[in-house]
Amino acid sequence: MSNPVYLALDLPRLDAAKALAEKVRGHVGGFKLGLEFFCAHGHHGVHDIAQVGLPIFLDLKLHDIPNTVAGAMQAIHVLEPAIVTVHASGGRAMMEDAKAAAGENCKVVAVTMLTSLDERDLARTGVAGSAHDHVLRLAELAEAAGLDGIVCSGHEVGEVHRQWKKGYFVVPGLRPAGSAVGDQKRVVTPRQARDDGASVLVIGRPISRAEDPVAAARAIEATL
Ligand SMILES: O=C(O)c1cc(=O)[nH]c(=O)n1[C@@H]1O[C@H](COP(=O)(O)O)[C@@H](O)[C@H]1O
Repeated sequence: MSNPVYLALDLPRLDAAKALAEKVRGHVGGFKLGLEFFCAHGHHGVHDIAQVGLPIFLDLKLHDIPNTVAGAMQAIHVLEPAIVTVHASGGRAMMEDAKAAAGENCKVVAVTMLTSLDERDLARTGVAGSAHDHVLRLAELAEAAGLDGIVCSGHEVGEVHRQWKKGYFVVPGLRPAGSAVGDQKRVVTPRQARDDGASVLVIGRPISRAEDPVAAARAIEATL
């Protein structure tokens, strides 16, 4: 089985991100490049990390009108990402057009409820009800729109997996036992998420901020 861990390279400097990617490449399955990375380094930075030789997850969390999102999807074909994110709350038409505009081998997954939010935060955005129900509702919408899967926390992935058997599930907000939680609120261990049906485990700071990132990545790999 291939390694399900995608290391989030949320680092401001390209040389530091590339050095880290080279170091840990034997102990992760791919690299996730998000907004911080893409805004700072653009296409050129993505090409640089792709040279390390592992799949690239381009986490752009696109959320706009369908035509604009489709245009953005087309503009990143040349980068050949394995996975791209859009926001499920952008609606069904936006997700359909994103999938239609995606490259052939690119999985498009919808962010449901950010792992940095809890139910109080959700209520403040005007959404009543539980995190669980909100995620399940958005997962249904993403499936109906023809997406490959969703992004959700480890708290919901088990239930979503039961309802969407062939879905592709990306789970961030992962913390090995005893590591700092930081700004995340809905957190589980990598092993728990894997056991509950996660296809991809997104892990950033527990590896990138560790004193010895290779040892941290190996330790996580050993628990899976
Ligand atoms: O789409 C994501 O990857 C994502 C969705 C979400 O709900 N929560 C979340 O933390 N992420 C990303 O996952 C990574 C988590 O990083 P760490 O908290 O450092 O492990 C970051 O790059 C976030 O942008």
